[in-house]
Amino acid sequence: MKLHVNLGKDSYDIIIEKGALEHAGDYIKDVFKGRKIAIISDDNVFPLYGISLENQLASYDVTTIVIPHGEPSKNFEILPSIYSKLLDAKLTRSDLIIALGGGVIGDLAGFVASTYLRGVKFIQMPTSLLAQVDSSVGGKVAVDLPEGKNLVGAFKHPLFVLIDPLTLKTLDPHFITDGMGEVIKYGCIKDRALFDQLKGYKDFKDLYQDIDEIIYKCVDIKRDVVEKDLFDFGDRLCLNFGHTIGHAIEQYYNFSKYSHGEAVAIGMVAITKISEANKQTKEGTTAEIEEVLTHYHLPLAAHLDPHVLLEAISHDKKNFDSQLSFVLLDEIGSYKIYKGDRDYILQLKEV
Ligand SMILES: NC(=O)c1ccc[n+]([C@@H]2O[C@H](COP(=O)([O-])OP(=O)(O)OC[C@H]3O[C@@H](n4cnc5c(N)ncnc54)[C@H](O)[C@@H]3O)[C@@H](O)[C@H]2O)c1
Ligand SMILES: O=C(O)C(=O)C[C@@H](O)[C@H](O)[C@H](O)COP(=O)(O)O
Ligand SMILES: [Zn+2]
Repeated sequence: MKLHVNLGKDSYDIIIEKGALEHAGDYIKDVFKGRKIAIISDDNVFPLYGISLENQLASYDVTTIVIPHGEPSKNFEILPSIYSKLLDAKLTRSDLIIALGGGVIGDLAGFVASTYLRGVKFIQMPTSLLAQVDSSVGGKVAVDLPEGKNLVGAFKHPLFVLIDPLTLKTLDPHFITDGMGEVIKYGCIKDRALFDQLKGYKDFKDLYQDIDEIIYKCVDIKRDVVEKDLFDFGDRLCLNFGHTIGHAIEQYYNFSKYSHGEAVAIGMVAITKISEANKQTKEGTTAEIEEVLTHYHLPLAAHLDPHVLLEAISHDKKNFDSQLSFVLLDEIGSYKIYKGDRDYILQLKEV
């Protein structure tokens, strides 16, 4: 399956194909005629998929940068060591960086690709469910600061995105669950039928039969949204449903207690509870979301006093002219933007 993201000179293809990583070298040779490639990966993913990729790229001069896995690596402080390795390898502006890994690697390597020498070519090879349904598409790349998520970043488009759903076979079940947080988000904001479909799978093994189609649906929604509002001032804000509170929870726990999809799950429940109580959302919507999240073993609450989230929320990137934008649902499958202040979340006793 293939999708094309139409962004003028920055347009690119998304290929979804079981086994695609086994012939990733052929896709690369088609689009990249330079000499040097840097593969950026993490210490879980590289031993599983990196060696084969290196072997397929034997005709290039390849440098490999493997970083510790996990969100704490998506940090500003790691950057100089990566730039140094690229400089040691004498990577030039005609060369290429490949992100091989989950969303942490995609965001980090993409940020490196957008800043090293003011930008070099970049390819996304997402290996986690979350990265395949969401983070590898759309061009947002970033690192975290202690004050909040993704606070330093850029828009950097890949030459192509190569999604091989077979890699999900080696993914820890925790991160399948985690990726389902974003899949459910797509159903909530734009696709009632997808949301209902997700209720029907017995478990992930069952859902895996349809995984190509589910990845395609999520990425197709994202493609459409991003084509219309690349820079995130309009319709693209909907992709942040659950993220205002979710990102603040991640930051509160130093990016180590809750993974991204889990925090987004908690954020979707919390914001919908508030908007439903205010009659901004159809009655019963929170319960529907909670039911699907529970089905996929996602958390519904962090049991935090919302006051502790206010500072991080004030750094949210949906804050324009000192006014926050909250993504609310009208009902499952339809959203609206509500402009409010950060006290809006204090209507809940706990998040
Ligand atoms: N740029 C965007 O639009 C966007 C969208 C959504 C999320 N994100 C970001 O993505 C990040 C989360 O991504 P993630 O959940 O993929 O986290 P991650 O990259 O940390 O991957 C999760 C874990 O799975 C391991 N892993 C990945 N693929 C594997 C495989 N095939 N087999 C075995 N292990 C594998 C990783 O080593 C890691 O331990 C967050 O930083 C979030 O902010 C960005
Ligand atoms: O691509 C987008 O736009 C999104 O909001 C997708 C989100 O799932 C993702 O977590 C993104 O990184 C959040 O962006 P941010 O601008 O809130 O940092
Ligand atoms: Zn997200």
